Amino acid sequence: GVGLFGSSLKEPSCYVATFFLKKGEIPKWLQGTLIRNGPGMHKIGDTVYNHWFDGMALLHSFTFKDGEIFYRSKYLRSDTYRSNMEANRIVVSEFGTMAYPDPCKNIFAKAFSYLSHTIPDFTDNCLINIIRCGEDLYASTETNYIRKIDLETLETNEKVDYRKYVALNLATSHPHYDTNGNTYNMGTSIGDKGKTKYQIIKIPQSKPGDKEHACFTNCEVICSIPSRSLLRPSYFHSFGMTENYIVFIEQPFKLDILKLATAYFRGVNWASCLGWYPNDKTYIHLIDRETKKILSTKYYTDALVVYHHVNAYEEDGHVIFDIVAYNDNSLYDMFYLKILKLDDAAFEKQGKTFSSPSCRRFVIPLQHDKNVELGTNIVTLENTTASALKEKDGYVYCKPEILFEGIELPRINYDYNGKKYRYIYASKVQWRPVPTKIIKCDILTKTCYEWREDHCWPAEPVFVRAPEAKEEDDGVLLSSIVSSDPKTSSFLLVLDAKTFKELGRASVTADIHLDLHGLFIPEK
Ligand SMILES: CC1=C(/C=C/C(C)=C/C=C/C(C)=C/C=O)C(C)(C)CCC1
Ligand SMILES: [Fe+2]
Repeated sequence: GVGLFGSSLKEPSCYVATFFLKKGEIPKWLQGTLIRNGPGMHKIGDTVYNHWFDGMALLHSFTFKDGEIFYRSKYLRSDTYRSNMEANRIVVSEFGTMAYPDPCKNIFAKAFSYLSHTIPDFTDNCLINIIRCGEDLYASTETNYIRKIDLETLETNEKVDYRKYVALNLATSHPHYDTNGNTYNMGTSIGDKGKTKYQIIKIPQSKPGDKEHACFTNCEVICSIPSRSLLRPSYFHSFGMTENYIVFIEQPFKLDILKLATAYFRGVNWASCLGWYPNDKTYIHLIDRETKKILSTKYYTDALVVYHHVNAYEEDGHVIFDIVAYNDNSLYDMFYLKILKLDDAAFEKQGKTFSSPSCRRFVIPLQHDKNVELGTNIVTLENTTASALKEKDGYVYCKPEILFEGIELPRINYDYNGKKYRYIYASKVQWRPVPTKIIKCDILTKTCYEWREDHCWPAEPVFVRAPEAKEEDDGVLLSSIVSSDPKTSSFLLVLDAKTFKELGRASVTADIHLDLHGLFIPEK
């Protein structure tokens, strides 16, 4: 079975299947492919990864064609995957597992292999998401590597190293897209010319006839934000983008570069290089996309940890952004396999508490009267309890409005990205990392629709707009559902995004793994 921990097949084969059981009606207009990514193999030979984010990337796709659905899955043939398979054990370090090459024969070889790891070369096991650059698709993680993939066959193509084109050692798996086909991403450049900075890049859409990788050679840094600290840049997993601004949250969850450089010989994993500083502030940076400058007002909030931005937009002189945030950094600890494997009783007993996510709205006033008294709330928007208190020396203390509790893996109708919007689609989580429900949250009425079924673990729901959509929620929501009951098979669920009623489902004979993120690519 694949399920949560993945299979331990030595050389898994490409799995192609048509669905064997269809129920209900899958709309005829739904033509295209939902392609998703996530960790699918946590054991290689006799070696086992420690953390769920370490698993070998397993791509899978659901193709909708004239009422038929085809399923396909294939491990990403990364360099990491190939090396591991050849050695029949884990030989490349991942987020939560440090791997050591063959025991060194002599002291010189040992010193040499240690040195070569001083500046770590990270993994190309791109397990987090699928990103689109023009017509091309890439599997992505958070290192400097992405891997081009083939939408139809799920085959793995060339490896792209961001460092060849721009100064970036890490980059997010959650880029943004504009309506002209450009892709925007953000990453961290470590110690380049003695400075550590966050960089926002624009990857222009490749044009027909362009040379290979033209979009990367034409890639441009649109803004560079100096890190507050040379050796401790903040960690971040995504960012927000409105029509005129980029929203970047510099949180007190930081990557320690010295720890990173020495992790290998200290025998600790990359994850242990992330530090949480609960007494520090969280800085909110707004970058003007036109002038490429950071706004000079020092917006900040209390210490928090955010992975996923939901959406951001402008309204009446304010930037509004919604994020899924935590009160501490415990989330990544929750995904150690030894924690995931605990049953409910054991989980409760193990003593460690995990912070639960909440969807928080921040409202940032772009301008305010210089004469306003210190301590005044300068948010002038109605219908929000989010506030922004003016303080001395150009500081503004922002307090969020809690929109919804216990949601993660948020998605929206992406046509509304950067615009005023109303609906969030997400997974509902309750003190265990495995989601049990899909939820639609209405920001306007503060009400929610939920879908759940016994023994069902739903993946991140993906919204697909209907062809003649008039309203934001005119479309369907797709989610692959992993069954935790061995007697029933996994299936793809199609919900009407407006009513949250089930339109149809299609069971697959293959084991489906619980994944992370994906994209719907409409048929051309
Ligand atoms: C390998 C590696 C990293 C990998 C991070 C990963 C794989 C994060 C996954 C996060 C997910 C899946 C979050 C979901 O909300 C770091 C720490 C960036 C830097 C050091 C090398
Ligand atoms: Fe993510």
